[in-house]
Amino acid sequence: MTLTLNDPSLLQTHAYIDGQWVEGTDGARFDVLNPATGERIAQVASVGVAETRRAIEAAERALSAWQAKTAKERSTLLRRWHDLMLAHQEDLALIMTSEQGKPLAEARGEVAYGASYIEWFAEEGRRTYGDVIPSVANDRRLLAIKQPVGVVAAITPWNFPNAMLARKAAPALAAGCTFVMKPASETPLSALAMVVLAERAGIPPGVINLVAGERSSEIGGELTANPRVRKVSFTGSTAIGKLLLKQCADTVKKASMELGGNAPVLIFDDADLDEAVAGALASKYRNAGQTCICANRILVQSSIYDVFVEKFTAAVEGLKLGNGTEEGVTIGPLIHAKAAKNVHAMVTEALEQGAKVATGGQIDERGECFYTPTVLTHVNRDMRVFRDEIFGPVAPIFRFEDEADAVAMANDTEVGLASYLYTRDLGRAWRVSERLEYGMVGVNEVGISSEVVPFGGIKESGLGREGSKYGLDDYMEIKYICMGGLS
Ligand SMILES: NC(=O)C1=CN([C@@H]2O[C@H](COP(=O)(O)OP(=O)(O)OC[C@H]3O[C@@H](n4cnc5c(N)ncnc54)[C@H](OP(=O)(O)O)[C@@H]3O)[C@@H](O)[C@H]2O)C=CC1
Ligand SMILES: O=C(O)CCCC(=O)O
Repeated sequence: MTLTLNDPSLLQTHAYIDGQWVEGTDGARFDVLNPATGERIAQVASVGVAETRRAIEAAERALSAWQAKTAKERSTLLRRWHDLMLAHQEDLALIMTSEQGKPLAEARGEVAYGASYIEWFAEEGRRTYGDVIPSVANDRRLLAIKQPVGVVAAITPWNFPNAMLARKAAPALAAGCTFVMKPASETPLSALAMVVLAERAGIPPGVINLVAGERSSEIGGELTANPRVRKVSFTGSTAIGKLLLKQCADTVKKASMELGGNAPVLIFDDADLDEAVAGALASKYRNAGQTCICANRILVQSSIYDVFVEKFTAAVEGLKLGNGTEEGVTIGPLIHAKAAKNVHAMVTEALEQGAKVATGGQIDERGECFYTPTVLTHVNRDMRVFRDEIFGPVAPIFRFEDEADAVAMANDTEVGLASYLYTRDLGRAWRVSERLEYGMVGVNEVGISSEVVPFGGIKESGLGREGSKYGLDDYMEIKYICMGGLS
């Protein structure tokens, strides 16, 4: 199957090293499949350790010239990249839906969202101020300046193939770092199209490099072991994040880790119920539930439990499952058949332990990657649907009695990325927000992400923040300069 794009040159399938589009040394390629149809969309060059090393070396060579540019010069190039992404939004969205599955409207939204990080950091990169520190002696002046960390390696997942890359590449480049990226092998085409546009924007050879390949542990091994790389930024599963952190320890690299979540949505009996239903629905089923900040556990106060379940189930039954390119589809396939099987195994296990299906609960007749939007009741804290990240369109709805019970249930997990609560009581909104052990809290709102806010988690959800004024610091070192002999 070929994609019909307005600009066919966006469908790139080579690796990008030192400004050149190249094959892997052994000529190997891997298939990129459309999860909605099972069709092959493209075959992409599969690289290994040797190409990864070349990409790192190219990034190191490009570093001094990139750092020597003024922040304004880097900003101008990033802005051009941003403008090109928006100019090609439709093509980028179609590429994304074809390889990832999300509905076209969501894919368009993600392209705009990704581009917003590039625009934001083009601006923030011009404001990397240091400090003049009040001195301890009259013959000295004390300064703190910020400098780029150096070569950055990024490993990104398939659930947001554009935005996860944009929010690592943009701060890195704005700070004056050079960049080697490894996209997920399910969704390399979105990343490759972004690199085509970066090249067109005039980002110099070596500043951005892309290595894709199924031998991710080999590529990741080189990215984490090579001493030229000074920082690794990863978004993906907690298990791989922990592995990469261990690998980074040998060369003491800086690391940003955006790992799994287990987001609770707390719905109190004073909440606006319709708002809460709409919010929980949007949060849970966006991207077919494959979002690290997706509602994973819906916790509802006992007195409104039954009415909430009834309204929520009716809303879920109104979702339209199908190929993301079809008009009116609101929920697409999961990334691959294995993901659908994993989700079904979690549901089956819960049913065996006493859960009940209010709607859904099966692999859909449309194909092996489609899972019917599901609601589970009679669930409890011992089930995997409480403990683990579901990463699929399954909403388990738990009961709680009072505020203390709700907070204890919400915090009963080793991860802490996003959390949400619905209440009209202002005192409760503050109390609960402050007690939730999470990096992000949405109060009466689930659309919490944007380029202007610090995105990130605590506990085993990771390290560092992406976006906002804080996001740039993760790509910079602070250097202290003591100027003496001034008397
Ligand atoms: N925080 C988040 O946003 C995400 C969370 N997840 C969670 O993880 C679960 C599994 O998803 P999965 O795709 O397997 O996530 P992974 O963590 O395995 O994949 C994320 C990225 O890491 C790469 N990778 C995998 N293994 C290694 C390695 N040993 N060294 C270096 N890079 C590696 C992958 O490459 P390749 O694709 O080539 O293997 C991909 O680019 C999901 O069900 C979900 O719970 C998944 C994705 C995103
Ligand atoms: O799943 C993720 O890792 C990112 C969530 C998308 C967002 O809201 O930024």
